[in-house]
Amino acid sequence: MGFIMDGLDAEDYDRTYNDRDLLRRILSYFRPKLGRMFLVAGMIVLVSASQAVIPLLGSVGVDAIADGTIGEVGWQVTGGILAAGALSWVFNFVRQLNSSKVTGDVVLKLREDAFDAVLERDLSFYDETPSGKIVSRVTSDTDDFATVSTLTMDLISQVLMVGFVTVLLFMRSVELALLTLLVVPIVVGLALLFRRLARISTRRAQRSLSRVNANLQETMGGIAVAKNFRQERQVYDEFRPINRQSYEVTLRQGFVFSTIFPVLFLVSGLATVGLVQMGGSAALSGGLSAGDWFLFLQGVSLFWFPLTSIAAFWSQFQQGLAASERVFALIDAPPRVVQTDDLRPGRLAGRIEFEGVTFGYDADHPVLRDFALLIEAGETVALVGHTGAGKSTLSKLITRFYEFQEGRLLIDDRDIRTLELGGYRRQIGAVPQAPFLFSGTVADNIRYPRPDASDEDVLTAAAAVGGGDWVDALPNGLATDVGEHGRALSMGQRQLVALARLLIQDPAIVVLDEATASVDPLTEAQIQEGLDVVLAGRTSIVIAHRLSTIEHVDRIIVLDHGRIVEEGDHATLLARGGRYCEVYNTYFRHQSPNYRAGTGFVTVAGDS
Ligand SMILES: Nc1ncnc2c1ncn2[C@@H]1O[C@H](COP(=O)(O)OP(=O)(O)OP(=O)(O)O)[C@@H](O)[C@H]1O
Repeated sequence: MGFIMDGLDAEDYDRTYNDRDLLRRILSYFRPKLGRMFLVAGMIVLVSASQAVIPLLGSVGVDAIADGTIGEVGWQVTGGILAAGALSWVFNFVRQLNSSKVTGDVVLKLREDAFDAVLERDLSFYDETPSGKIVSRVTSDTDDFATVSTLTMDLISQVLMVGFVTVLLFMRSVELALLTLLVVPIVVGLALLFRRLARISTRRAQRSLSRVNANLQETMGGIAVAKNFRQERQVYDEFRPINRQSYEVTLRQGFVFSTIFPVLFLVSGLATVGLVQMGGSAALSGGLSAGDWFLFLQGVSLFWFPLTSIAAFWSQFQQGLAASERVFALIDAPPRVVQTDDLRPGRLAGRIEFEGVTFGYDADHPVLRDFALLIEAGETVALVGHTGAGKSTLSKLITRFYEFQEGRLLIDDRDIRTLELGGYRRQIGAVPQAPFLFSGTVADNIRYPRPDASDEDVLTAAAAVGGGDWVDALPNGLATDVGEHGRALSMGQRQLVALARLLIQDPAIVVLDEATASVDPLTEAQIQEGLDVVLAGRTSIVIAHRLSTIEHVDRIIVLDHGRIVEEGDHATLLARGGRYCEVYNTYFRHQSPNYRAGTGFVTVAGDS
């Protein structure tokens, strides 16, 4: 049992809505479709009425046979049944056509809303939620939501059908009709009992499916690494229990669902036996005509089917409700990054000041404690330190991807929390270690931050980076297709594209995580030249991995466990022989042309 339910807990942002709120929310999606829904409702009435006419005409026929007048009314009865059947088919066709359109439109809107909400989420959301689980909510859960709408239409149709048949039954025999209605509370009671069970099992099935999706997504993302280390078997072994769990949980759900119909049919079957017995006796004793008896038998079977499906409907309805609950929870997930005001940032000068900032990805484990740092406008600062020191964390706070718990972060002396985020972020040029390129051409990628940039602007930006020679080396110049994630370009070329992209963006602040992958000396020189152009006149925070960068920046900040342990320029720090020297020996010294392996650590200047 433990294994079966492992990992099926709610996400942090999941919440339980009460049925009324949930229904109100769902209905808000249907409201714009009111016109079409009225048409569907009209068709449902006509379908139900035309279907109810058939047994009625049948009973007239049976009575006519009994009293010998069938020769006169036979063809009318037959024609009437035929016409009712044909009309019912036509009405049903129009109904299905329109209800599919309503459902399709509602799912389209819901999926758009869910995707929009996903795009709005803070970066912390993506750290905490595997992307496969998000995909699952946007795709399969919105599909399940569609079942609510289909079932709602079915429910209306079934209720009407029951209404018509009940009226017919009462018209023929009040006693028998009342007897039939007696079973209703039993069927409804059973349905309510199943309701809870169905919702729980459905929620689990949906969560297990999203675990499968998450696992697949992660595997596909890291397939190159897995293959490189020949870990296919391990990947498969990890997938198996998750897939197995989904199988078990879905099986249970199927079991719950498959129990309800047999139980309901048993109850209705027993009730029918009782009614047949009583009605039969009444017909034999002459209290009921043969036609009434026929109508009654037809009516009872017509009556039970909708009633049992209405009862079962509730459990199926839960499936849709659980799905919509998951989608709405995704849409309603509260943002972590909260702005207190909406001030237009204007063109930033780029002064950045951390004032007693405390931040932890998880508030109980701070990465930065009472952190203070001032970066002047136009200054180029290199962050260095061992892995996990907090370099990327600082840049994530500047880009406002994460909310810090205490202190203030001032941009041009204004609290970052008061700035309008869109306008602010547009002035931040963030370059990750492995620049991400979207499918399309090199030019498309350079133009990405400003789609209206002219071809000339793109060309100028590309030419400004590293003299532009790298563009000539591409098979189709700027029109070269970069492939998925830029795989058709070398790492160095991707970095050059990212730099040209920055020029088009023209940010006031650049946050650059330098690539660790080494590139050939020519590309290295082009990147260096490109950096000089791109960083000129902007405030730049570089998570430095290249010797040439640390040698040229205005200030180096050495971080250790989220604290600044040393700062200054390269030569001064090297001469001091402190923590910087240690970091330098570990990460940078081997890049020096004067470096000879096995020469020991430098503790004084003069190595570079
Ligand atoms: N998304 C995250 N969720 C939880 N903890 C994180 C997250 N990102 C980083 N951390 C933790 O925060 C601390 C600082 O990480 P950070 O990425 O800032 O270090 P770094 O100096 O940039 O390291 P590196 O040079 O390896 O990139 C580390 O202990 C790390 O485990």
